[in-house]
Amino acid sequence: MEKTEKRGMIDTWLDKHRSLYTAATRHDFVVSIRDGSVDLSSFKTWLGQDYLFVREFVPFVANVLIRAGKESGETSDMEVVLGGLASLNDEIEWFKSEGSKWGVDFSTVVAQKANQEYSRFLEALMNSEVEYSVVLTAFWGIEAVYQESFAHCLGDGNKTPAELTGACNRWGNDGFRQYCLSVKNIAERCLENASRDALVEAEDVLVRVLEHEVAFWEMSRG
Ligand SMILES: Cc1ncc(CN)c(N)n1
Repeated sequence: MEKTEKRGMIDTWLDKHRSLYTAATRHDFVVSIRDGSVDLSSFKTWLGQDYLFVREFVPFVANVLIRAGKESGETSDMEVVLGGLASLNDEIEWFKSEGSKWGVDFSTVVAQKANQEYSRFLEALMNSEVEYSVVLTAFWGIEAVYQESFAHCLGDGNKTPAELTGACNRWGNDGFRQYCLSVKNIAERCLENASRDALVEAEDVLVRVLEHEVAFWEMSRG
């Protein structure tokens, strides 16, 4: 018998905010990578800005890891988050080698407004008063937007330039998709036991993640 995926709060919220989710995962910048029309100076802007973003994302994920150790009911949750943190280590190395390849000197890149605002949002989520289920919902959203966006660039009929397939594979590969599913399952499990207030906050935080992601693509496109 075919396995049916249990629908939880996140799927309900994605249905409710479908147009925003589509804006975040099918942004013109992403579509331009897929159809090969991408402006390479935009790609370089994205590369420099995302390198800075990832450096801010590491402490956020480290905070999730600490909370997974203390607040998750299942021991495997911590391993999922640890896997994410380990892949961020590879990601930083990958950014550095891409920076040399594209002639982007990260030491001179300054975080633009959309990037600064996204970092401030991450920082606010690290406050211990923010419920764990809310933090996990944000964490899933941040990772899932990249997974869906870059997987789209690798889908059937793509004309993604060969020199950009490395970036697309980084987030569009099946391992990263599985990891996102694991994070989603953890978030859904926590949301099942969350208070009404926490559910309201988690939905709001998910919407804000999607808005920040759209603004990030917009900034990259210039
Ligand atoms: C803006 C942004 N969002 C998400 C990811 C995926 N970690 C990222 N690298 N950059």
